[in-house]
Amino acid sequence: MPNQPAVANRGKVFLATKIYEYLLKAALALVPSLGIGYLQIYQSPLLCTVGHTLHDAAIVASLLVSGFVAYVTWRCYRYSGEPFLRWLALGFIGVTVVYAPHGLFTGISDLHLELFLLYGPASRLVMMLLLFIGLLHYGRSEDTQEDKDNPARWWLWLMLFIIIDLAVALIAETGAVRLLDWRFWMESGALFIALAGVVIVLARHRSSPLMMTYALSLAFFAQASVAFLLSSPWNHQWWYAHVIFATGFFILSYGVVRAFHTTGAFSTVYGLEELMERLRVEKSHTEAALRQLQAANAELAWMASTDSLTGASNRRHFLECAAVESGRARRNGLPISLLALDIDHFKAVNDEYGHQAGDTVLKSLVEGIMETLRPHDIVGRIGGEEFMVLLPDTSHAAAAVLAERIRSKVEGLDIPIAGETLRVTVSIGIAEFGLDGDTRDVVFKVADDRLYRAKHAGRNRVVA
Ligand SMILES: Nc1nc2c(ncn2[C@@H]2O[C@H](COP(=O)(O)OP(=O)(O)OP(=O)(O)O)[C@@H](O)[C@H]2O)c(=O)[nH]1
Repeated sequence: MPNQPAVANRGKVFLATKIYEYLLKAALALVPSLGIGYLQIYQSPLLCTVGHTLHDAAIVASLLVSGFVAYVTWRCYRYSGEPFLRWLALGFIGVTVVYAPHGLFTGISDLHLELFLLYGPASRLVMMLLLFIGLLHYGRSEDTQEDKDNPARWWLWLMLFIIIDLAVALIAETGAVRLLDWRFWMESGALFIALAGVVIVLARHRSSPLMMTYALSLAFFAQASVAFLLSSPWNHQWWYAHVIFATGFFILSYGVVRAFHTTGAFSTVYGLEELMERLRVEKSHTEAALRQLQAANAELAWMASTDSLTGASNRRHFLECAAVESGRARRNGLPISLLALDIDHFKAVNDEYGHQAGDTVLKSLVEGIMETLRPHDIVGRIGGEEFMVLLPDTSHAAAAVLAERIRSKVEGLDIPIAGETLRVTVSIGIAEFGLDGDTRDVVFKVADDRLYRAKHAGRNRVVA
């Protein structure tokens, strides 16, 4: 637990650090714009790096990475069935398939510039659209196993991506490319969708770490589109746009890998703050459950050791106590005595007033005995109407005094039965551990024998 002053200080700077955190995130998201602005202002329009091999190598590397990330995302989806991940996987497959010809046509870029260039914005538009649809499906219930196992949907999308490739080729090769500034509109579309995605994430307060990586990558994709729009083929802004897009892709792929290593779903990977809050709630639930369990255990233990009718210890528990207490008394050299106690003519009570009245007598008797005893004395119900009382720290002589007090207390008890007042008496036999025997069984027998002597001597008496 943090100490109080530390918590108070934390409270004071909490707002400031929260604002600082938001500013940091915003600054991080806008870092690419610094480069874009710098290049836009200072780049010479003549400065180009026409590097076919470099471009090919970059495309091959990016296709390998995007293919791998698409596969990991698909595996994640197969595990969790999260619709968001299904669209994300489709987005990654889409960008991989639609972007591939961009690399393929690098060599003929001088002859067919549009054919070479169009695949870039087309692939970004396809990916942005699919990521955006995924965002609209965020938090929806998971797909069924049947849906997850169905390969038809994936093959259909793959065919659609190939058709898009062919359509882009058609647009570039036919006069259609002159009808509309395709590059501009596709790139602007990707830019607009990426920005809309960022706005939705922020507006809906999707602040889990993985959704932050998602929003950050969208911000990078949007800025990559801005850089592409401002660039000319092969100039530095154009190369830099590739770098921004790749960085956005890396950020998003990091989110996918984190999901893969944890819950397999974007919506169930929580931030530290959320986790701590959940932990706190879970902890309080656990503590409450533990308290309930302890109370239930205590009740169970009480029930297992207590006679339910009278509240006296049951036979098993009384025998255990007698063994423990007599052992302790022997070790400490202290006296300990035992009373054997039986209601006189109890059968007649049952016969005359009924079994229920007999039960009332048993309860009243135990209450009366307990009022006479000290807290650490133990009353046990050994049989039907036979009781025993264990008296720690009590010599034979002191036990005789106590037994007499019990006898007279019982004799004076007014027990209300069916509108009448009933009175009963008890006979008591006394024995002391050590003095009358060393083992529990022997001492019990001596007390019992004395009880029967009390019975034979006329009942309602104590035999010591
Ligand atoms: N109401 C009630 N009666 C019980 C219970 N357990 C035992 N009894 C009765 O207790 C009576 C015991 O009678 P006995 O052992 O014959 O002895 P008694 O009538 O008390 O006579 P003495 O012990 O010789 O004075 C029997 O009638 C049992 O049915 C119980 O839980 N409730």
